[in-house]
Formats: sequence, structure tokens, C-alpha cells
Amino acid sequence: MLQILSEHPCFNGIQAYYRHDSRTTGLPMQFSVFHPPVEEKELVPVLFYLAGLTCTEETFMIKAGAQRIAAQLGIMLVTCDTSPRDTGIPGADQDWDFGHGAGFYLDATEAPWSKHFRMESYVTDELHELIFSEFNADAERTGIFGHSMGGHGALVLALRHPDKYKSVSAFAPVTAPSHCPWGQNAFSRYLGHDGNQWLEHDASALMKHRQTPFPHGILIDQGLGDTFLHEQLLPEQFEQACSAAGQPLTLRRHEGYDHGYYFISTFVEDHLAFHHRVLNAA
Ligand SMILES: N[C@@H](CCC(=O)N[C@@H](CSC=O)C(=O)NCC(=O)O)C(=O)O
Repeated sequence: MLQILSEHPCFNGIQAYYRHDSRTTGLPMQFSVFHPPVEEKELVPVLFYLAGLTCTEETFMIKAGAQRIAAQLGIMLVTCDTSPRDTGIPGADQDWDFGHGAGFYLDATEAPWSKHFRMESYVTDELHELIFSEFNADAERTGIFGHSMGGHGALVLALRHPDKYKSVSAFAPVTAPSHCPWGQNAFSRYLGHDGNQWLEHDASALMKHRQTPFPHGILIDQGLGDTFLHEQLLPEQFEQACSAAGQPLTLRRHEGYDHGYYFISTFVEDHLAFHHRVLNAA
């Protein structure tokens, strides 16, 4: 059963927070929805946003300033938490880049993580179904975007579930997790040491084997003042993979911008406009 935690009028729509008992993670999960005003009258397109390390379902809604544009364009925004919480797993709160707040949007296969850390199934199945069964949302017009670890999640989930997402974009995504310390640490502990399993959750590796699944292109914004750029994010690897696969990609590099939400709030309008155009294309 869906519990409403709070509702806030916002740009003539409603910013709402919810909790439910998740069958997928086996624990209560919280998520957030911005309901645009037009949802009262008609089915609206939906954009799922996946946040980065240490974030929750609140972070984007509080910091990105996306609701004004979403209200104008008539887009529903959905954000979820970045992992299950209160799992009781020893060490799950120890690191900021692994465990609680760092689910990497995959289904862990390794104990003890595999019992609760099932964020890919949570986002693509359970939360997906919940949104379309509970709200006036159009499953035929659904996109996904995200930031950093959540940018990795958006790219990988879009590539692995092209039937569910018609548009995809990212801010400063982790694009080649098999080749960066955040990804290597998380994948070895969540997925074990079989490199083939890692490649199934690596956007640059997945892109090499896909044939232009997103004909309207992929949008990525990346700040050049981002301290994680060269060690963790590696956008050039995704750029090369898209080029080899014939996937149209707009990768915009912005002088001076860092990794934080001032960067995201600067370019979020462009992302919503991009998804609006793609989702409403014939
Ligand atoms: N260690 C720091 C920094 C954590 C951080 O920068 N998190 C980013 C995402 S990084 C990749 O996924 C973030 O979005 N933070 C939220 C914010 O409001 O900026 C820490 O623990 O804070």
C-alpha cells in the first residue's frame, strides 16, 4: 500500500513524497513525484531521475529547480532512493561510495548484498508499474536521466530496457564503471569477479553491442571543473563507444562547472526540453 508522506503545492502542481513496502528489496522504499498541473486532465509523459552517491529521493527535487519547467512542459518527474536502507548488513554504512546510498542501480548477485540490493528490478519493474498504476502517467512516453552514479544508472537501464525508456540523458555520468575505482569497488562486491557480468552493467561496453537503440540521440552534460572527471567519469569512453555503434550523442563539455547541483540546475531545463521533444516525437 502506498503511503503519502507529504504533499506540497509547487508551480500549480504537487510535489509529493511516498513510502511503500517493496517486494523487490524486501524493505520499505521512499520515492518522490512532481505532479504537473495538467496531470489532473490528461495522461502525462514521465521522466525517471536517478541520483548519485549519498543522495536520496529528495536531493534532485530540492536542489535541481526542475519543477517550474516540468510544470510548463507537463512532465511528471519521479525520483527514488539510491539504495535500500536499514538493511542491517554489517558495513553497509561504512563507505559513502558503497552500500547504503550507493546501490549502482543493479541487482546484486553476491551475498550479503543480493537479498536487498536489487535496484535495477526495483526501478524498472516495481516502481515503474506503481507509477503507471497509481498516477495519470503515459507508459508510452517515458524517459530516464540521472547524475553521476545515477547517470550510469540511466544510461545502463535505458540500454538494458529500451522497451521501457524512449529517451535518455545524463549529467556527469559514470560511463565506464568497469574502468574506474567507484565501479570496480562496487561491481566486485555486488557482482563478484566475473568480468562478463560487469560488462552487462557498463554503459560503454553495452553500447558497443547495441545498434542505435535511441534514434533521437542521447544528451550528456559534463563540467570540465569536475574533480571526478578523469578518474571516475571517463566520458570519452562512452563517446568512442557511441561513435563506433553509430549512436547519435550530444556530449557538451562546460568550462569551469563542477560535479554538484549548481551545475545540474544550470542545464536541467535543456534536459527536460530534450526529453519533451523526444517523448512527443511521432
Ligand atoms: N563524499 C562527499 C561527496 C558525495 C558526492 O559528491 N555525491 C554526489 C554524487 S557523486 C556520484 O554519484 C552528489 O550528488 N551529492 C549530493 C549533492 O547534494 O551534491 C559526501 O559524502 O558528501
